[in-house]
Amino acid sequence: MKLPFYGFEFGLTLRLLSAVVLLYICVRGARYCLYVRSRKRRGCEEPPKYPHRDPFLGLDYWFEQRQAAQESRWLPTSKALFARHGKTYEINNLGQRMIHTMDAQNIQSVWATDFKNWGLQPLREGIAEPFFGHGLNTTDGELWKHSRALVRPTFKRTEIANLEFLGRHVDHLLQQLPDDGAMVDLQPLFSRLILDASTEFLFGESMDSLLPDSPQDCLDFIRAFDYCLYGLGRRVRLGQLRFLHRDRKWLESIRIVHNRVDQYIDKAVELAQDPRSVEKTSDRYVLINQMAKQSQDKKALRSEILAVFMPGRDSTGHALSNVFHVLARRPDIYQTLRQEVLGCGDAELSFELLKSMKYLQGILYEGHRTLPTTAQSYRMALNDTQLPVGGGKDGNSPIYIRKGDTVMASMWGLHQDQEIWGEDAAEFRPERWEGLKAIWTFVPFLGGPRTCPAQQMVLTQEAYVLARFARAFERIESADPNPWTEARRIGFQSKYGVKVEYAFGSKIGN
Ligand code: HEM
Repeated sequence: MKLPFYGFEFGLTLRLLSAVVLLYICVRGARYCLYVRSRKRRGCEEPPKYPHRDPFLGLDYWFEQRQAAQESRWLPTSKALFARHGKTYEINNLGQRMIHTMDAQNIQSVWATDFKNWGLQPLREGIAEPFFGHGLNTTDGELWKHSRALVRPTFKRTEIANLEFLGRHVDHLLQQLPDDGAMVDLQPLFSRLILDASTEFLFGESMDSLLPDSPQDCLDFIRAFDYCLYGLGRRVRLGQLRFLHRDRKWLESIRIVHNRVDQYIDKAVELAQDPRSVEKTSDRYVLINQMAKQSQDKKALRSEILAVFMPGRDSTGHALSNVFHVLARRPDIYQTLRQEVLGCGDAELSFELLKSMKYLQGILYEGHRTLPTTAQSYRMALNDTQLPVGGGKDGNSPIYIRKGDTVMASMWGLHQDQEIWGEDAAEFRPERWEGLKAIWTFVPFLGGPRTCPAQQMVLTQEAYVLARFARAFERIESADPNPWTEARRIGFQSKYGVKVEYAFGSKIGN
């Protein structure tokens, strides 16, 4: 005889549920009307929309992207989507509006002219917090300004020009190569090179992972760090669904990395508290020591240092690997590079000399343009605002943006745009850079106030390594039939490594 009771409860639940659904529809409806009114008032038009099969969460798009990434075809898929829907189009990203754009005007607007209306904190803090905490790459506004001011002096011209320390690590790399020119994979070696150089640059102490007796805890650290990045990549892709990411190994890897970094921080704080430290640290700028002078909050220091170490550890190594992947398959380009470098005799490879090597610089730019380490970036609107173009039938009208909408800027799309780069946009052609100035059409480091602070350092280090190789090797040839295929972590690198054979010209040169 309890049925009526159950019946009463069921009826009430049903009515409550209907009320909630009705309220939801009303709120959505009112929001939409407001959106249309504001859009018209601003003279904005709608961008083309991705034709979702799932109109509520856009899960169809999400699964297609996941599959493309798993099958190493995320980059061509992204290019094909722009070709189909236009340079700017809208998707439903798990219930939220997201605009994809490869249009230089829109990218410049979000990253520079309309900078104050866009941020990354709401996008990153939940995803990256367990690893980074609150630092340079997870905050906006005043917190970000403070962090940026802390790292700025690290990338001063005088620091960048100091290539002597990089030279030592390149020596270590060259010593790892078999004397008979037998096949070797350069990709992990470049990764270690940059790890060794960046740990010296940031912590004042290199991990020396390229030395034969590199300690085991250093290798554990590299493995753990790489797993942290892998986990971060998964969380980025999961977006709102990141609560599904439950991985003990990831948490353990974070612990290993934090422990190691904390050891450097402890030393730096001790040094900062030592009144004689000025003499000890004056010979060169070490980021962690400088930061410890300004703050001794160890958790905050860890966040800041990881924010610089993460891109510092990985991206330049990827960029070098990508360029060498091409050079090993293009003897014509390698020989022209070698002529330019050998043409400078055995002069010291200084910042100025490297900058003056125009063909070499063209190779670096083509590397960043055609084989991206960073292909795209995201921002969320912090206020209602607009994008300058992409709306309406002809794509020339502005697009109205509501607070909370997200933009994905595709630097890869922009760098492959035939309207900008010509019909041979996909080709690796260093000569195209002769006399070319590409402002906001070539943005591997993006631009505006949050542009990559390490841009000059990256290009200088890459140039130095290229010149050292050109001096040392008469030829470098691919020992791998695979074309460049993307392997995606936070950035992109070659899935099959960079396996080469080579012939020493002379092993000397600096
Ligand atoms: C191939 C090498 C690199 C590329 C292509 C690259 C690219 C970028 C890009 C596109 C951004 C802007 C991201 C955004 O606005 O969403 C950025 C930011 C940043 N990069 Fe790099 N980067 C590279 C290497 C490095 C290195 C070696 C370091 C440090 C040693 C570094 C440190 C940073 C930092 C700290 C930021 C955040 C700046 C801020 O939010 O104010 N990057 N990088």
